[in-house]
Amino acid sequence: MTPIMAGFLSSQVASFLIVPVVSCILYSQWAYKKRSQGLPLPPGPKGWPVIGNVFDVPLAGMALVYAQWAKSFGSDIVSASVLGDTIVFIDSYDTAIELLEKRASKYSSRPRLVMSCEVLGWDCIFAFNPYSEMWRERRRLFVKYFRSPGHSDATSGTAVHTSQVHEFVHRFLLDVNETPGDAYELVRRMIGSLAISLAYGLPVQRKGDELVEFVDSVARLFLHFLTPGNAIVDVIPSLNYIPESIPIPFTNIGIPVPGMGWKRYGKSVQWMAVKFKMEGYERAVKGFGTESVRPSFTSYSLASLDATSPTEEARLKGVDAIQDAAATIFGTAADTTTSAVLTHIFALATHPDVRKTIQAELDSLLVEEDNFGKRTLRLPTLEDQDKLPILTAAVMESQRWVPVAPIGVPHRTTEDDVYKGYFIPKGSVVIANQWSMLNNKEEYGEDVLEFNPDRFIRTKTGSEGARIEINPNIRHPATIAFGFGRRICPGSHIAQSTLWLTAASLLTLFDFELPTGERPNYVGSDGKVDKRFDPGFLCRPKELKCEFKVRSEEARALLAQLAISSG
Ligand code: HEM
Repeated sequence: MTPIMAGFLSSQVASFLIVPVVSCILYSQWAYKKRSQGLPLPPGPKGWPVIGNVFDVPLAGMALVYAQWAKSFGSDIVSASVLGDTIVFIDSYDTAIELLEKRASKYSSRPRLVMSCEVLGWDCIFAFNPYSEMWRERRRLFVKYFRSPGHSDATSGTAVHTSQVHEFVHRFLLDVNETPGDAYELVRRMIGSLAISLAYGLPVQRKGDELVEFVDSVARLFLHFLTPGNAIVDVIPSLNYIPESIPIPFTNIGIPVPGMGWKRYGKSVQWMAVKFKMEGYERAVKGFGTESVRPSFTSYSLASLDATSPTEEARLKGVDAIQDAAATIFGTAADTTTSAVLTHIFALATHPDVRKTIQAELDSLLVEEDNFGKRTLRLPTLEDQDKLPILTAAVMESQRWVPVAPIGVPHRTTEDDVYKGYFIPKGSVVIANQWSMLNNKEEYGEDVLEFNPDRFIRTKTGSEGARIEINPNIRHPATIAFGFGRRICPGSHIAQSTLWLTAASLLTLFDFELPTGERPNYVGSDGKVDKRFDPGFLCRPKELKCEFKVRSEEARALLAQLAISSG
């Protein structure tokens, strides 16, 4: 073929392609204009053609950058675009309530997580399911079991949690006493064990429990791929259509496709998702009727399923939903609650003045002196919460100071919407900047970056004299830190009571302080996330270098008693 011929043909092909491509672009522009009624997107940084704000969206310390955008555009709702997807950032509590709660029917789906759900197979965790009947069925099971305290009875997960959390916290206290330098890992182990027990009722070894270790390793992998930037396929989902290798005919061998290593790796660890969903469930079912397996989400849900399933098909579908929801308990409870506990310990290890004030409050309630001057100490229980406002304020403040999920868990819209004259297209990813809301100076004061539990306390003078109490006029951080609308965290009361009891028990028995005397805040003086905190999707201190020392003779006696009663 002559060069002229080839040129002619390629220009024919080009014009053949150009017409439909240009028509498509023009049509989608026309359709978009019609849908948006000419309204603009919420303001935001100017992007590049096609790729949009790919280079503006940060991979770490996201909440701080998004809060800065809101400030510089003078709007509590801003937007960015990444490869054609619109991302909307909500910067105020009122707008979060208006959109995510009052307009929940449009704002309750989740973004597609290609790596985690489609490649690795973790779609069993319903927290990441789209807004669908499948999600609704699993969430319903969860909420039915973990009913909020006002609606629970002895069979509910909330009641089961109340009895078990004391036991697991007591084990944790003994562990800390034995290996006071390992608190970081001990917290992980305690929360993981509690989650396994709540989900399946299985007995958990104090150390080295195989199931706890396994699900913990899965959770670490899971968190890795949820961290923005760690899965290229979540940025360019169409990559998932490319095979990871090209099979050589008549052999089992495939030639690896360059750049698709992430997919080969993902397929090689898919078994973990299957084991994550099935292992605990199967062990629990095998153990039903034996003394070692306790009441749990699985036993409760299976019993109600057996009582209500009209057909075998309905039963199998119900069992699948129970398996997913049980796996979700570990998938959502463990890392989040661990982070909250670690942050709280870190806050008090760096603020010994606050720690000592709380310990004085605990002692005044928990230490008793007999007629001979002999002092005895008891451990706190969840029933003591109202009597310990200074501790409660510190627990609230640590949730505000370093929120576990600074940008929450993204939602996705399922319909077009208009808010404050801005167009929010169907399919937008919506991020509630929880860190920014929890650092609102108008609500929490000028010193928002500091750890200062006093902001939640007031002194009330009545007939019985002055009394310290939680100030009901300051917004409780839990109304923000656990998300919004139909996707709001259904385990928030479980998380908060676990955090409170762990904090109260640890402070009753131990002193702990960072040896260096540092007092870092989540946001450092350079306006960036301090290097001692994880700047990612879930936030926590990266390490906890403090020794725990038994506080007093009474505390030592109590630990000895606890060791005897725990066998
Ligand atoms: C301090 C600890 C915790 C924090 C900060 C936290 C925070 C959150 C947040 C921000 C969300 C997303 C809400 C939204 O989409 O707007 C969420 C969802 C969820 N959380 Fe928690 N959570 C914690 C502990 C727990 C615990 C202990 C459980 C279980 C017992 C749990 C179960 C769930 C579930 C199942 C979802 C998914 C809800 C859905 O998508 O429908 N969380 N959590």
